[in-house]
Amino acid sequence: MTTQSSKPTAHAVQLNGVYKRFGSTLAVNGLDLEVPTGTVLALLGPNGAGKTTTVEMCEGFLNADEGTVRVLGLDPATEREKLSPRIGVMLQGGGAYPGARAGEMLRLIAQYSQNPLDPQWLLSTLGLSDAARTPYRRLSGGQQQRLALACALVGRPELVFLDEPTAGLDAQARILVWELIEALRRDGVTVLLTTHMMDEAEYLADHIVIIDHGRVVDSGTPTEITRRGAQGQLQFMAPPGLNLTLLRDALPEGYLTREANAGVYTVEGEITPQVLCTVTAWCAQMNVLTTNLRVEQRTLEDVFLDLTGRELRG
Ligand SMILES: Nc1ncnc2c1ncn2[C@@H]1O[C@H](COP(=O)(O)OP(=O)(O)OP(=O)(O)O)[C@@H](O)[C@H]1O
Repeated sequence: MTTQSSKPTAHAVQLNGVYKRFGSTLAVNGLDLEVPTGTVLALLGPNGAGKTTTVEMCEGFLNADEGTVRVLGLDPATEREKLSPRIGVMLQGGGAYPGARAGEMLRLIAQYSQNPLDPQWLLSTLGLSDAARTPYRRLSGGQQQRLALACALVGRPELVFLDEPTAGLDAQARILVWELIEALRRDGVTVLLTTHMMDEAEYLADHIVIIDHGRVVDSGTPTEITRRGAQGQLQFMAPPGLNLTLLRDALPEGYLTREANAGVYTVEGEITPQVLCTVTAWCAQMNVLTTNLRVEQRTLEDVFLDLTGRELRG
């Protein structure tokens, strides 16, 4: 796949100080967001965090109350006609043609593009060839989801907005969609995706932005986010009741060392090779043989829950 030629901008999407209210609900609260051109950015956040509202302002479906929104250098609120042919939007629910057959629907959308992808190729890539003659409303949920993705891509967009692209898909279809998103990135297409699946964000995204209550609470590459701060835990087993004073003295400041359960010891903090060496040297000094020593890295989900809390959102 190759994309339409266009004036390249460093950031395909740029939001500065954006606010959006719905009555008394402040859905987006002074949001700053940048999606570098040609990268995949995953927008994460609990239910109601403001992800869809943010994406809809970028697509031109909603107008910001305050702040600037620029997409491919254009203002989606006032330049939607120029923007539309250059972006792909994954609509849920079949858009305007729920009675149309899958293949027809895709061909119809392709007609609006100057340089569309081959609809048949796209159907076959997404495993939908057998469903080409099936009316949209009779497709399974997973087929509808894949067709929505095909519709977003058929116009060969420079930038694609994917709202939970693999929600409800089985494992096989999920891999297909992931492969397609990777192919888009290789072709220089910018992708802004929202997802609730941490493994998806970690696997696909160059950058992750975590938002909550309409503002950014963390951002960076998946590795930067999971490595930041107190990042891990080392756990080992040894005879119960060992005196940990010497170990605490040997470790740098800020590490938390304790016997979590009888004979199960933990060291919390950034687990470096030097920390591992300090722990095993202490064991040698104490003349104890540790068993089951393991280093556990914080996952993206751990970080996400630390930042956004564990209580259910409305
Ligand atoms: N049209 C609307 N009218 C009133 N309130 C709205 C409207 N759209 C969104 N909201 C509210 O704005 C807040 C942000 O909603 P939004 O849909 O952007 O969150 P989200 O992060 O996409 O959530 P989810 O993960 O559940 O899809 C929520 O409190 C929501 O109830």
